Amino acid sequence: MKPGRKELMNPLVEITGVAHGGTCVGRVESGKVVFVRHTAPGETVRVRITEELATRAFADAIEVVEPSPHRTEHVWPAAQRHDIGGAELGHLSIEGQHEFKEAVLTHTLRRIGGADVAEAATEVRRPIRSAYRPGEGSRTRLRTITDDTGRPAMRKFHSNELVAIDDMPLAVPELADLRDMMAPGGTELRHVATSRGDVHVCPAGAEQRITEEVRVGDRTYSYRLTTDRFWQAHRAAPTLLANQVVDALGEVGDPTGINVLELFSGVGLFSAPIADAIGSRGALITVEGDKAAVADAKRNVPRWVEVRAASIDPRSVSALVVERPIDAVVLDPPRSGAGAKVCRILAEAEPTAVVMISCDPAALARDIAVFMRHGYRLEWVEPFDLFEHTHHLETTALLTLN
Ligand SMILES: C[S@@+](CC[C@H](N)C(=O)[O-])C[C@H]1O[C@@H](n2cnc3c(N)ncnc32)[C@H](O)[C@@H]1O
Repeated sequence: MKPGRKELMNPLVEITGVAHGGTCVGRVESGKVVFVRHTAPGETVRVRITEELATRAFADAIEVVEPSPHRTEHVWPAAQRHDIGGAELGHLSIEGQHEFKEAVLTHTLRRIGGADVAEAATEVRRPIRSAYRPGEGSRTRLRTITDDTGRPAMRKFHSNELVAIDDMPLAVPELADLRDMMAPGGTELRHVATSRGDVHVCPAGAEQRITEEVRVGDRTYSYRLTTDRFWQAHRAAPTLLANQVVDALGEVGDPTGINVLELFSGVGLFSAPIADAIGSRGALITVEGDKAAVADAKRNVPRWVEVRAASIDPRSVSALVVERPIDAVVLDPPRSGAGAKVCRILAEAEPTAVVMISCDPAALARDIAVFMRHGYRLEWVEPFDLFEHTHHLETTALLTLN
């Protein structure tokens, strides 16, 4: 029997795996691969094809025929209803999201890092760590833009169309209610909730000074910054990641007195506790490209730390590594990663330890591969779920050289 028009336009797809960006993979009857949004591995869904290329197609699930055991009511119904980007996994339980992200990490370490990285990672992979509190959002930073009526709004997926939002369940309770907020149309708003309980909503650029407090080991660190500066957006992230970095340095040996190079250091979240761990007999050079963040970092770290404003690229890193021997490198780059060339230059300087924090598994896999090709051993890879209900994944790793 010939398939009817509905089956052709909206075919049934068995979902067999995960892909990047919160999409899943299946095949349509012709065998063509299709990347499907709003679904999960193991599901059978009817899809609407949104784009068809010669070798692959893209689609949205519009009907769930066989649901995943992880499927649940969407955490942010308005996002599902209006297709607002940023909650791509909100239809899955938190366990289902973790399975999804672990599968993406495994797949990416092999596809991008290659067999050596994948094999090493299989042996030393730690399970995903989460600070999820059921029923409560965790984001302390939001960005909205007001629509023509002056209401805070967000953009539809892959579109400039704005959708006014009343509530944002992914945000911490202090930021979740947006109903009474108004500003002139087209205003970009920053919504910030600090660890001390202060809430700031202000236009981008109208920076307000804030203080964040972070517990690392048995000390509480205070950081001065502004509402526009980069700060880890999950309520638990600053503490989890800063402790992870300091613990990693301690795992390689007594950190007292060592020389550390920290690249992509922001306002100094890791720098202050690293400085404490190595003490003033050690040396810490931090490098960050955002000059305003560097100005804040200078206030957030002890005076003996060398806080530098510079663009991190192969040329600047080549100049840095010849200044003095480096015992350990800490890297927390943006989504694009540190880059193969920068990693090669760092590996050739032969620091004993490399601590990586990465928000993109593909960039992480590529950067790890460079160090491993230079004789580094992967001690562990530990993912953190610091972006619940989205496809984003933070991953940390320690590499050492004997
Ligand atoms: C993921 S953030 C990490 C900041 C800090 N480690 C933290 O956790 O708060 C990455 C930082 O790298 C900086 N950055 C991005 N690309 C850069 C480049 N090419 N050169 C220097 N800094 C850069 C950004 O300004 C940002 O502060």
